[in-house]
Amino acid sequence: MSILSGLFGGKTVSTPPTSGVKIHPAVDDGVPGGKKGFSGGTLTCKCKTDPVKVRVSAQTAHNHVCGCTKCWKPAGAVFAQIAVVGRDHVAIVEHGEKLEVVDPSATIQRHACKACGTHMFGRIENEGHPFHGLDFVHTELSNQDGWSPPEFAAFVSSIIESGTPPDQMPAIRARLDELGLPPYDALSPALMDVISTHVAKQKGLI
Ligand SMILES: N[C@@H](CCC(=O)N[C@@H](CS)C(=O)NCC(=O)O)C(=O)O
Ligand SMILES: [Zn+2]
Ligand SMILES: [Zn+2]
Repeated sequence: MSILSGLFGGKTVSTPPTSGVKIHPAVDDGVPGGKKGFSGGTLTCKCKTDPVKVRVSAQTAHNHVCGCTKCWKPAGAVFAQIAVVGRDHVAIVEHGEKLEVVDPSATIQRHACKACGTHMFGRIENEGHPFHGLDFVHTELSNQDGWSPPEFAAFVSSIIESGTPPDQMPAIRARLDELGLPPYDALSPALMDVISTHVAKQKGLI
């Protein structure tokens, strides 16, 4: 085990080795930079024939990796990669008939291809939700480079719910830190503050 930090209170603080720790193919070789002036692209599902295509006509924001069990992950990935974009900038352009909502009772209505299972976009229909108006998209489904890069890791502890052994968590969190994706067990503090501010305003407290 590599010891990267010093001694605190008589205890050795060590960082577990991160080599070989996989997060998601889009970040495993380093987090790519976004492109200034990038204005969107087309998401394509994994079907070999008649794929669903969704046009995203704007740059995304708040891109992150998510460890929750509900977000779609490419085969073998431990985390999903997911960003938001205004819903007016998301349009189904081909084979919308193949889409269905995965869990109609969920806050985020994830529209997935019935044939290959890929989630093409997630939409919040509840007008009172703090993120209403934003759609959730997996930008790796496009061939274009330049999307806003992931900035943090959300719902990290939730990967255990998909079967990651708990003893791997220190190495996974260390790898996320190394990649510049600070690990959180909910959303990032900035986004949690947005949610709580919305709730406090709805209550008339601020
Ligand atoms: N521990 C739960 C967390 C699920 C969760 O709260 N996911 C977040 C991040 S995507 C969320 O906002 N979910 C709303 C939804 O799925 O509709 C799991 O892994 O299933
Ligand atoms: Zn498909
Ligand atoms: Zn999620």
